[in-house]
Amino acid sequence: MPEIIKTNLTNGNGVQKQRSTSFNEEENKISYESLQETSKYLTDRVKFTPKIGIICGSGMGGYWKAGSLADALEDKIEFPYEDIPHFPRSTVEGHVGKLVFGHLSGVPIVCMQGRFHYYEGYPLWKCAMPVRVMKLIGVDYLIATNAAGGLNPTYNIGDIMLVKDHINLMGFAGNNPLQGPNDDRFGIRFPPMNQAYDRQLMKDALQVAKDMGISDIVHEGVYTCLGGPNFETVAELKMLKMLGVDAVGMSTVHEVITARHCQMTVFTFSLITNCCVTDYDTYELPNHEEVMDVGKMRQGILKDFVKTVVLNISKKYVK
Ligand SMILES: O=P(O)(O)O[C@H]1O[C@H](CO)[C@@H](O)[C@H]1O
Ligand code: HPA
Repeated sequence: MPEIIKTNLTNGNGVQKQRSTSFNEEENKISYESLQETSKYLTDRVKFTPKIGIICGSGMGGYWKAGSLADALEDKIEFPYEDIPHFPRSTVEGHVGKLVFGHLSGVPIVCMQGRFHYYEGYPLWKCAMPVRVMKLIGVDYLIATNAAGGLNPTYNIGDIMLVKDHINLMGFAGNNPLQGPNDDRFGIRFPPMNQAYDRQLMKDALQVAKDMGISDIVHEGVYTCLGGPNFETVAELKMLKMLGVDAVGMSTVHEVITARHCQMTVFTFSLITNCCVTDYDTYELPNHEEVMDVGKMRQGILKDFVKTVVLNISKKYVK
């Protein structure tokens, strides 16, 4: 039996939260059957089947407030993560910690208000396990959003970067959500990743941006995920720039790998919440408050953008 320890965590505001973790997380890996229990708990309580799942990035999960995406959700059914069997807990400020089912412009969706990050102490497979739960519920299309630092010098704070590819740096170091025995019921042992981000959904989203008159703030770029929780050094950022990274964050890549493993179609975008500092004479310090403020500032545009992308997926692709 793995030894269980109690850990004190802070949510970024100095508020202490307690969570149990296991020393041997691999042994503790959640089985297909356990995830079926999780999905059954949810489907027993929700009378519609969402085909589209959304993961809200930092500061973007404030969608429950007036004028927000969650505000636009109808027939909402909310599940705090602590009530869902086998689900991890959110510990980061700006990540509410609820799974919300509802209709967006009449389209049934499920939305994660709060995701799990490696730096919270969860292994990558656990950070990404809600994606598998979504799959078991019936979700075929994943819209993963995140807050990220802009490395591309043409990006401004508040811009949107459609993710066309990623560099799995944590994977380079041997850390991957698919590590361990492969369960073929989810997907194959060696999934390809060269079509990770659906080209057609990206083209459609560019058209949505054009129709909304926001093409000037929308880009296509390459995202990378670092382990965090510290922001990057100048030397690290210079290296990432040389590698061809346009935006850097601490999430999403493991979710996308897990989603592609189980044949979900993926659309991802980053909200550029800060411009990465790549010289030693700039004294601005990146911080999580700014990240959340920009999320809030862009809430209205993101709501309209996501609503239209969802409607488009539903009309054009969902069977
Ligand atoms: O990727 P999301 O969850 O949007 O959050 C981003 O913002 C936080 C840093 O401010 C980090 O967690 C980073 O990954
Ligand atoms: N670096 C890493 N993660 C982030 C950043 C950043 O600059 N901004 C938001 N999330």
